Amino acid sequence: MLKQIVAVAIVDDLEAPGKLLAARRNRPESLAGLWEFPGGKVEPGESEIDAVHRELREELGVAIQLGAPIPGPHPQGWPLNEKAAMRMWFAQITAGVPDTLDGHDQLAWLALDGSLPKAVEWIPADAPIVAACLEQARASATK
Ligand SMILES: Nc1nc2c([nH]c(=O)n2[C@H]2C[C@H](O)[C@@H](COP(=O)(O)OP(=O)(O)OP(=O)(O)O)O2)c(=O)[nH]1
Repeated sequence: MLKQIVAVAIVDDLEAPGKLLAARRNRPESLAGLWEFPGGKVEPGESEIDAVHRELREELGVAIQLGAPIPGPHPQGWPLNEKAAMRMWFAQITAGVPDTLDGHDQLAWLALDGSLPKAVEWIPADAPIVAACLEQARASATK
């Protein structure tokens, strides 16, 4: 069992995604300055869905609505390292204005287009997830 992380690709509009909210980590030293999808660890006894809502409330001060999952290649989602895997969903903010309350020092709305992979310095493990977000957003736009 890998440690379960949950996170979201927050878009401006689940029906017509044009922008994605990325967050720059402020810790630990090894990851500080790199950009990621906001989220965090599932606590013992907590459901993944409860955890993702809690993390977004704690980290950015927002309430979210979850959209489609972004399935990864592993039963637990996207492998991050030898110890952890991350489950991902698209999401949209339903209340609050995102702020760097805990864990981040900068937020950015990035264009959800071919520029996304290089728009910021993503955590290296996130590269395939960034690509999947783009692909899934494009596919939903053509439906
Ligand atoms: N949230 C998030 N974590 C990621 C991403 N990519 C990636 O490798 N990780 C790693 C970094 C961390 O080792 C782990 C997530 O842990 P975390 O530190 O965000 O979790 P947390 O908020 O519960 O932790 P804490 O600092 O409050 O103890 O997953 C990503 O895109 N988003």
